[in-house]
Amino acid sequence: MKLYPYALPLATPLRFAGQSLDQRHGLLIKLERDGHTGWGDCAPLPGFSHESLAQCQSALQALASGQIDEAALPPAARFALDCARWQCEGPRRLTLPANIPLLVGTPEQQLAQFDALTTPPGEVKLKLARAPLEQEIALVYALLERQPKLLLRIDANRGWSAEQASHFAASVPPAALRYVEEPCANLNDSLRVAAQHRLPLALDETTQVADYQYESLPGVRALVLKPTLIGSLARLQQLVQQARLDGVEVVLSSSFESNIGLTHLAHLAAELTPDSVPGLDTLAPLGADLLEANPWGLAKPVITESELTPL
Ligand SMILES: O=C(O)CCC(=O)c1ccccc1C(=O)O
Ligand SMILES: [Mg+2]
Repeated sequence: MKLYPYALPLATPLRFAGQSLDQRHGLLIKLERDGHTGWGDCAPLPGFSHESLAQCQSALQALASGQIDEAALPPAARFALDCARWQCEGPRRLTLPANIPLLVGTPEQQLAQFDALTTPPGEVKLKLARAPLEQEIALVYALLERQPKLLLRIDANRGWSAEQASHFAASVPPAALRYVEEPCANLNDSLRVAAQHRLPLALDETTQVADYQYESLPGVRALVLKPTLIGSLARLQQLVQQARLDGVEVVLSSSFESNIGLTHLAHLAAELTPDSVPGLDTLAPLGADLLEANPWGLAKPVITESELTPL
């Protein structure tokens, strides 16, 4: 196993969970087995992942020297290892999923991003609970005015109070909402608001606790799962199956991985959640591709293997 640390510049800093990142750091894992090469992307996301990149690095080194086994790896490292092993099973044809544009920033910026899209999407993801509520409701109406059939995946990242979530739900046309991810800090508030307004709920942060076990909850329409935060692909597959048996959609979602990790996520979505469109619109801010040009056709310089320094 070879490990290659990387740092990718971010054109605009990523702001979330009270952090501001201006570089995306990660580690590529390279495995060679039976004539196949497998790559994995280990990129814990500060503010979301519970582990640091340094912890991932020492755990992967301990694994390589036989001191620990894979079950002891932190999630981002396990995700990378499992993807590299999966790729070593042989090549797979990639079918790119439909793009769900991720709109971020102020309501004004989100509207400008929508207006700049070259192909009008059927569905977009909005990051809300960041600006005054009335402005966010106005954003929803501005988008629907432009495209009356638009479907919205709304992510509040637990930023609303129960009253705010309730007011939002009562103010926007229900038919426009695919789901609202994590409206309130308190899950019970989210569930109550969902029941009161028949608001389709999606869970993301709720699934990110280390010992998360699938639980059937009324009003939950979807689980948004981030493989980088979950780790083991077998565990991911188990969660997908449990949710599906319960009639809950699973939407795989990225965490600003490099093109290598994001490409694995596209393969995983095709394999594990073929009936659902994943949320993978996180590549644009990264300033370069690793190893090869990304399959989404976003033009970036490529950092080749020989330009990376192994540990
Ligand atoms: O899910 C998507 O469509 C894009 C990814 C995304 O929104 C996200 C990316 C990094 C960290 C957190 C989140 C989030 O869903 O809250
Ligand atoms: Mg989310």
